[in-house]
Amino acid sequence: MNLSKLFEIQNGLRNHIGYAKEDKLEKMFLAFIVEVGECANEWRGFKYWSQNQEPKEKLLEEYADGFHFVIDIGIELLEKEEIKSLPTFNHVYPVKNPDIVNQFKDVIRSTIILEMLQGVISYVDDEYRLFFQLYLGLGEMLGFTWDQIEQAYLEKNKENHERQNNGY
Ligand SMILES: O=c1ccn([C@H]2C[C@H](O)[C@@H](COP(=O)(O)OP(=O)(O)OP(=O)(O)O)O2)c(=O)[nH]1
Repeated sequence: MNLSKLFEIQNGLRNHIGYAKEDKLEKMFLAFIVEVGECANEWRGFKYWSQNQEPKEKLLEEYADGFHFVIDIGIELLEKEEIKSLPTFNHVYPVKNPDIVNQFKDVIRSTIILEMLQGVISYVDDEYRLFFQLYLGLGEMLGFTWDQIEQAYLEKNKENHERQNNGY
């Protein structure tokens, strides 16, 4: 599946949720950072105080939650004309640090930079692309293949639609 298809699927969920107030993007950035924290918590590899640093079974699901917001932030930025186009496979590839601890922090740093710069400089396409690529890189570093990520994303997307139908 290509990225355009994923953006299309996410747009379906976006319409289903249907939240359009002005504070949406600022809430979405926080929601994404929370998901990154949940993902790190499932990974456990930074818990130097614990004997158990093995990832827990919900790691991929948490990663997929974050991936929803990565895509959704792109759609939002496009609608607000903060970016000119969404990334495609032609110019997106995973960007990785040597270690996972710093990858998590780079993802968070790039989120904060993206939020700070949107609305201030004309277009944030480069910043959004790097943010996207760092998140893809994180997925690879956590040991997931693109197929696994896509599958987990689609499963959670379906559950998110069901939650909306059930008045979550
Ligand atoms: O505008 C939005 C809002 C939410 N989501 C998705 C992302 C994620 O897959 C889910 C929200 O995360 P989660 O399932 O962790 O929600 P929660 O309400 O924090 O769940 P829980 O109470 O189970 O922790 O909804 C979007 O894609 N776009």
